[in-house]
Amino acid sequence: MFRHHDNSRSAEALRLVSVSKTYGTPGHPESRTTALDNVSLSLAAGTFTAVMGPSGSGKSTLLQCAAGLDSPDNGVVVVDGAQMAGRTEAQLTKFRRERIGFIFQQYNLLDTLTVLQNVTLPLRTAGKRPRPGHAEHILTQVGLGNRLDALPSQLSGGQRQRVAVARALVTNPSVIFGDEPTGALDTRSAKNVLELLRETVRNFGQTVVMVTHDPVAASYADSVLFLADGRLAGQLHQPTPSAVAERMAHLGDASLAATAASQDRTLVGV
Ligand SMILES: Nc1ncnc2c1ncn2[C@@H]1O[C@H](COP(=O)(O)OP(=O)(O)OP(=O)(O)O)[C@@H](O)[C@H]1O
Repeated sequence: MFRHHDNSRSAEALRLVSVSKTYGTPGHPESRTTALDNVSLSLAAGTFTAVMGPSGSGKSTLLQCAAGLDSPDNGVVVVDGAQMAGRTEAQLTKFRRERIGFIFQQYNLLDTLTVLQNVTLPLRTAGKRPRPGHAEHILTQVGLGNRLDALPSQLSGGQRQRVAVARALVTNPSVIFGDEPTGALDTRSAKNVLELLRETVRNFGQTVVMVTHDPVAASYADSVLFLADGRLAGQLHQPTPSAVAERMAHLGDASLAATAASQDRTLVGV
């Protein structure tokens, strides 16, 4: 099993209430960019959500704020029932280590560590002793049980990303965030990693939130959230690649976005 079902878990994995984030240099109003504008959403535990939108629409900022890597100017972020705000940097780090998993486009594995050492690293940095056989078991589940002692440089891109998925799973996090996790992979490896992510959600109740530019990748999710100009601009349930591509093509249509956003406020119930 990838993880044990944990009855202490909240039924809601992630909640954002009126989250806004503006970048800019103080005293230079012309430099202000509103990256997130009053975004509210609620994601149930055990769901797979894709986040899409044009370049600069706020996808990475949304992920960073939701994962506690950046703090919003306004609004509230709640992960697995716990608020991010009001924590010291040390408390936030501990919170991220214990509750949040990350998968990046460029894998972010340590080249000098073996596959197994990379996967147990988050436990070691948290000062925890890996449960005997646990990381090996997860690596077997992601299809790498026979590559435990390999170095990342000896693996394909798809295999490296599966190591990164195993590393994200090893702490049994409340939410795994992926920033373009299949962006650097060929079609076949991408399919493999996306199927793996979907399996962790379907079979083991993991919650996954993934930013992607690819409608095919997004179609593996249970639903897609669309962002435009820092605002939620729609949601698509049980997405197909063509339906996602169609919505993306019309994201610039302000009236459609406004209609979709008002529908979504009802859909997500916040
Ligand atoms: N650290 C920063 N300083 C200043 N502006 C920023 C910073 N980070 C993001 N922005 C701006 O905020 C807006 C949203 O950026 P963000 O990276 O969240 O978008 P994105 O949808 O992830 O884009 P992409 O698809 O190109 O990665 C953009 O206009 C961007 O230029």
